[in-house]
Amino acid sequence: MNEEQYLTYVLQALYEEQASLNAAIEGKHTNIQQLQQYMNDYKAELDKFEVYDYEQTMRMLDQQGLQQVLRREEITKLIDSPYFGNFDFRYDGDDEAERFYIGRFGFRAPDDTTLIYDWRAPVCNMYYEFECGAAFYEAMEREFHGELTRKRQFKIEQSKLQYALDSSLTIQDEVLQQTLKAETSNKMKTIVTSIQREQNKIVRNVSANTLVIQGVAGSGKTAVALHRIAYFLYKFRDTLRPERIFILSPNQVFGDYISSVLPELGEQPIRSFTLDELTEQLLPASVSFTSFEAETKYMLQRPTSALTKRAAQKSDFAFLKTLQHFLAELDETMFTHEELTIAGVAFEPHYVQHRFLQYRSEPVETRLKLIVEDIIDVLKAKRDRGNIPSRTDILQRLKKRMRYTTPFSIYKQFLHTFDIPFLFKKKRFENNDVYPYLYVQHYMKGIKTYNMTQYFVLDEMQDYTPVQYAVLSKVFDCPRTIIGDFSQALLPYDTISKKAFEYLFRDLHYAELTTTYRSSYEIATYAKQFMRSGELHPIERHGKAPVERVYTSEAQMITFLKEALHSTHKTTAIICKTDAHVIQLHEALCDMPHTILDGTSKTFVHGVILTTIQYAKGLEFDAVIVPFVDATTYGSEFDRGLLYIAATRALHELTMLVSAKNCSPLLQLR
Ligand SMILES: Nc1ncnc2c1ncn2[C@@H]1O[C@H](COP(=O)(O)OP(=O)(O)OP(=O)(O)O)[C@@H](O)[C@H]1O
Repeated sequence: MNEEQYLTYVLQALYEEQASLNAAIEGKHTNIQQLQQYMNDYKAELDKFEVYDYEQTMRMLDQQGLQQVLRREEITKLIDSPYFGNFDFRYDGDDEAERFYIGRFGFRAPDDTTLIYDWRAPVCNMYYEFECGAAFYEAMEREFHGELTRKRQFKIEQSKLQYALDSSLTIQDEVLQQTLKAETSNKMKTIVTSIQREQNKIVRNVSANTLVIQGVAGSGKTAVALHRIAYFLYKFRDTLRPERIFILSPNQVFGDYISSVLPELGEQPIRSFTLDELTEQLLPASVSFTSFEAETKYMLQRPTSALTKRAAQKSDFAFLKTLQHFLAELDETMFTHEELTIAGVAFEPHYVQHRFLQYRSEPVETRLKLIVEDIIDVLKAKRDRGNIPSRTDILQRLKKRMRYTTPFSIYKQFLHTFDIPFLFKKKRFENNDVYPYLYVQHYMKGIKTYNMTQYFVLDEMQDYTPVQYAVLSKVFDCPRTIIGDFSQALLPYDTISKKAFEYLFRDLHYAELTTTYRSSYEIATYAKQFMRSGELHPIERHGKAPVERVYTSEAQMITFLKEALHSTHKTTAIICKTDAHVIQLHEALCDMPHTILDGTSKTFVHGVILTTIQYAKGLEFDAVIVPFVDATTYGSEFDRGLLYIAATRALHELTMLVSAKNCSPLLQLR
């Protein structure tokens, strides 16, 4: 069968499957309606067991119907584009190669032959992993070796074969180039057709309990993390539930932007949460806190403020270690050296302290309860001592011997000892105190844990501190994927580092992605100058060179800005550093349609978008304009990182509006 014939054959089978699903769904619908009618008609005659029975049947039919509706959606998508590649693999010992077609979902003919393999199937790993030649795959805990004799890529749209390309190399070039050339859409797209080898390794790595992916801007970290979820949902479909996956993402717009990838891959959407939403669940209801988002915004605009200095102190790796050391020492000195006499029995200070240390793996409050039980056992053994006091009484007596009885008092003392200011007014924490406090709370009382969560994903890892990770590691004690880029730090101080990660997660796997796919070669090469460290390899997709337009007055900058806005792209973002600049430009552009993207935005829209770096993070735009590039706005090494974030949001065009008089030291003007 040639390719055209095979396509016709597969499409025919798909249409038949669609028709049979239509009939089955219709049948279920009629059944449910009939049952409902029957129950209404005979309401008075049915006893409660019969009603229960009918309701159960209806629920079951409904469930089955839903599965069939979901499958029909997949089949409809397959009819549009059944597969995107195939490969011939000759098993060792066989004379002839077998052909495997690979698509977004698997599909079997009624006679059970597999017409399309799901991209996540073990055999399909070879499509992403190997060039023509010796190859193997693993399935059912065995390795199958042989030779990959041919690899072919297809573009099929609206059931029509657009092209077929044989590739002896990796899944590179043509298909990838075509994908990357496209304009942005308001939702992130899947990359199944062109996942690259180094990305595929990460998607399919199931051995890592905690996987940290450090990847340069545009290297596909977010896409890879989402495809990894889809892979896990496929591989562990009997045990892993989508509603038990927790994604921590920087903001709601980003959550909206990535929300369609999993449904496109046939999986249920997974809601993502922001740190502020999570924090609300972790802190006691009696206290409030400044949001992470608001505090980040404040510090970005005032990098030398007292608040930033306080936050910087607590974001240091050394701060976490000092706090841990403080708590470890507290374990040794928690009780005063006074004897405790209960019901006439004297308990030496050493006895209580010793027990306290023995139960070290538990929070203090649990340890106290265990000591109370020990004391009761001792008292019971001495039967002649009369009545034994209640547990509450003994607990109170124990607490009187303690130096600290609340996490708050410990945290306050800790900061005081190390001469770190603590601002806690009207029961409100500054955000930089929240996670150190929660760490102490965990020591003292324990912390809410998400036991039901089976999988944890965190994006923009570089924006979180070691203390935050120390708490998160306790809250989400399950496999984790943590992704980010140390060069894209938003906060004006050091946060997490590879060293700190290794200290925090002992079972850590660390992967790096250094090829950037988003931006054209010219933009990526230009943006590299703002990278703080490490390698960046642009993909060979050529486009317009970035433009630096030098202005001598703000009025001229606005004129240049308006000129740059006359492009025909779907999305153009004006990315500022501060809110004040956004407001200024919003007024200046009152005669031009544009949308402000900020903390209140819920969705990602097309057109001209006016925003700050804080909210542009993680997103991408066809064209990007960075205004106010002057020494005041972009003067420090941290600002270099901000320019890197801003510049790497661009796919096809980048314009920097650069001050001539107050020249930023971060630019080498040409
Ligand atoms: N293998 C690939 N095939 C096609 N497109 C890809 C591939 N890998 C990445 N991309 C595209 O590159 C762009 C960047 O991907 P993504 O947003 O996941 O990168 P990122 O590393 O999370 O970026 P950043 O850190 O800058 O936010 C997206 O448009 C994505 O679709």
